Amino acid sequence: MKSYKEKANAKINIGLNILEKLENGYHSLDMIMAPIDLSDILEIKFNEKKGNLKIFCNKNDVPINENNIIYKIYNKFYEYTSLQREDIEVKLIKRIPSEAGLGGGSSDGATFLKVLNNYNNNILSTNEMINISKDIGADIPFFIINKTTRVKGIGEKLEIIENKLESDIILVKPSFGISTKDAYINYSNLKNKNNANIEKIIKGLKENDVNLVRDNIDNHLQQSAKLFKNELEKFEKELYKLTKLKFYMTGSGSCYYSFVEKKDSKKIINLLKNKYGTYFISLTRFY
Ligand SMILES: C[C@](O)(CO)[C@H](O)COP(=O)(O)OP(=O)(O)OC[C@H]1O[C@@H](n2ccc(N)nc2=O)[C@H](O)[C@@H]1O
Ligand SMILES: Nc1ncnc2c1ncn2[C@@H]1O[C@H](COP(=O)(O)OP(=O)(O)OP(=O)(O)O)[C@@H](O)[C@H]1O
Repeated sequence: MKSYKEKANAKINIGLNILEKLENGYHSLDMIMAPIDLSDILEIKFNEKKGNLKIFCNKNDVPINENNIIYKIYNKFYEYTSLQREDIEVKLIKRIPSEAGLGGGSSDGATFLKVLNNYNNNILSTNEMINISKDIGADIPFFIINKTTRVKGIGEKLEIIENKLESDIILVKPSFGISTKDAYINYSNLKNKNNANIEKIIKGLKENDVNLVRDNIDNHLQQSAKLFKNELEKFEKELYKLTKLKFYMTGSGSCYYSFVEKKDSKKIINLLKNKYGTYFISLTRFY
């Protein structure tokens, strides 16, 4: 028996432009994604005999059957490699909220794939792992690389970039989630779009210039989510009034983040916890 214990870290999107809707219904993108320290934990046990996958999870709203992204990766790996299916147990300890725009399920899938591949003598190249996983979750390829990256295509074209930003990151997620699918569907109803300036964000990350980053972030999915989630506009205004910081939606939401100077982090966290006690609130940093 061989076992592994791995962190499956989350991500934030720092600027997200949708370029166009493709024939297959997906959308081509230009965005920056960065790994952050908030993580799920995967305990993976290989029982060294042929068999199937068994998932255990600490959260009962996460599927542990073939609908779990980890199970989809398991099936895809053995289908693609034609290897004998192995008896594997995965204990999934969830700490990343779902439908948050933090990539929780995708990160679990990518982390499991890298361990499964490593256990099988790295039978797949990085590109093969990206190609077999991108149709399971568009964010999975990013987590295969798991570095600050400019991401294009539907999420499979990745260019690693330098990130020297030293700020802390504060996350706050309202009690409701947002379906990624709904956010994309509503994009076609978006009339005048505000674009992120991806080049200037890259410059700000490289030079640790947090204001240059802040001034150039925008997110088309945030703009489209606000078309059908009326509470978001009010939430954004409340956050600014309470903290004097601009908060940005990550991915398709519903989680928001802000860059905070280390000396101010605790004060901001306390302000948020006092006002939004039931919300997911976390202090984290780039991973
Ligand atoms: C919003 C982001 O998280 C930004 O990082 C990603 O673009 C979405 O990644 P994800 O949550 O892994 O998305 P998936 O679970 O693969 O796709 C959910 C749904 O989002 C839509 N989708 C996703 C990615 C993409 N480039 N175009 C799309 O239109 C599709 O309707 C898809 O059925
Ligand atoms: N390993 C997993 N962890 C969490 N949710 C999972 C997992 N596998 C499947 N799911 C299902 O997928 C849904 C989406 O999960 P999650 O939002 O974490 O995925 P994601 O697309 O990677 O992240 P996000 O869209 O929030 O950036 C969940 O509501 C849950 O029902």
